This record gives sequence, C-alpha cells and structure tokens, in this order.
Amino acid sequence: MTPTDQSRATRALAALAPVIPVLVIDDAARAVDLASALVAGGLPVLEVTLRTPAALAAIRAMADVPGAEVGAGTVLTRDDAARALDAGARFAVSPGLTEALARGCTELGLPLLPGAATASEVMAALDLGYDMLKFFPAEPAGGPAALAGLGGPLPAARFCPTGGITLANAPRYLALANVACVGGSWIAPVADQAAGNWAEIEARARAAAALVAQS
Ligand SMILES: O=C(O)C(=O)C[C@H](O)[C@H](O)COP(=O)(O)O
Repeated sequence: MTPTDQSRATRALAALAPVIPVLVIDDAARAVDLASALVAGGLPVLEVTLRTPAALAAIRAMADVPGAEVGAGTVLTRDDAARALDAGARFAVSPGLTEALARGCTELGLPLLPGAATASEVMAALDLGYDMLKFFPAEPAGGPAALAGLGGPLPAARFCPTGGITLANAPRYLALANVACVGGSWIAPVADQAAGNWAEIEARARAAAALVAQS
C-alpha cells in the first residue's frame, strides 16, 4: 500500500469525526467498555498508544466493537507496526516519520498517519507521498498560528493536530482549512477509565463529536 494510498485511507478516517481520542490503556479488561462509550458518544476512530503493556491486548479487544475503527499510536518502528497490525489495528499513528517506518507500513499495508512539526518535516513527508499528517506536538510547536503558516506554502498537506489539544482550544484548529480533525487524550483520562466513569467519557466524547471541522 503506497504512502499516497495510506494517506487516502487516513483522510477517510479523519472525515468520520472531528476528534480522534488518544488512549493510554492500563487495563485491557476495560477496553471494550471504553471503546463502546466513545463510539456511543460519536467518536468511532480510536488511537491506542503503544505505551503500556496492555495496549496490544486492548487493540485486539476493541477491534471487535461494532462501529469502532481502532488504530495504534506511538508506532515508532516497523516492528511496532507489525505488532499493531497483528493485533487488529486498522491504522498507525507516529509522532514523526522515518524512511524505515514508511517502508514498513508500505510493505505491511498498514495506513500510517505520520507526525510532522516543521516545514522541512512536512516537505519530507510529502516527498514520500504522505499528505495527511499529524501536527505534533501541536501546542508547543506553535499552535494554530504555526499550522496556518505551514498552510501557505504547503497547501497539499492536511493535518490532525495533536498534543495539548482540549475541548476549549480545538475549535481554533478545526477552523483552519488544512485541519481535518484533531487528536487528544482529554476525552478518556486514565483515572476515568480506572474508575469506570463510562458515562462521563461518553459525555466528553459527545461534546467533542459536536465540534465541526471547516472542511
Ligand atoms: O504517543 C504518541 O505517539 C502520541 O500520539 C502522543 C499523543 O498524541 C499525545 O501525547 C497526546 O497529547 P495530549 O492530548 O496532550 O495528551
């Protein structure tokens, strides 16, 4: 699957909802309840970070939740991508991009949403064929003003800004022509998962789903 086709796939996912919840999951036994709450709240595209030992088991469990499009985050290497694919991930998200990771996802047929934060990084990603990118880390990297600036000379790239996004600042990103959706961990904090606060997570998902991307 070429990088161009991978970006076509991630653009289609990005069009499903204005927000991709970024999930850090400590307990795979709660993963189905978590995914169900998020889907019920209107957020079907879920990014499970490969930062915890439970992550792959969580992906495996969540992949069967009706309506959920489950992917893996923190995918840094081809091995990460292969493990995520084996667990049932439909896409991979990376904080950056290397040629080895691009080659790996291309060979595996796993759509990759790679990260970029500067003009040179966006140009390198576009050169490889990726035109749907994660702007990371969004707030420290300059926020909506930086992203709007990149849009001038680099209109071909569309973004999912992630890193420091909240319900309050998401609209400033979603108003930009080069933003398809945003990502963030605020919807399902670990403490709420541990406490089984599914109604609160669903309510936060519903509020996030009501946000509107400009295009
Ligand atoms: O691990 C990764 O590859 C990531 O995806 C990083 C996450 O995007 C950010 O950690 C989410 O940022 P917050 O919403 O500020 O918590």
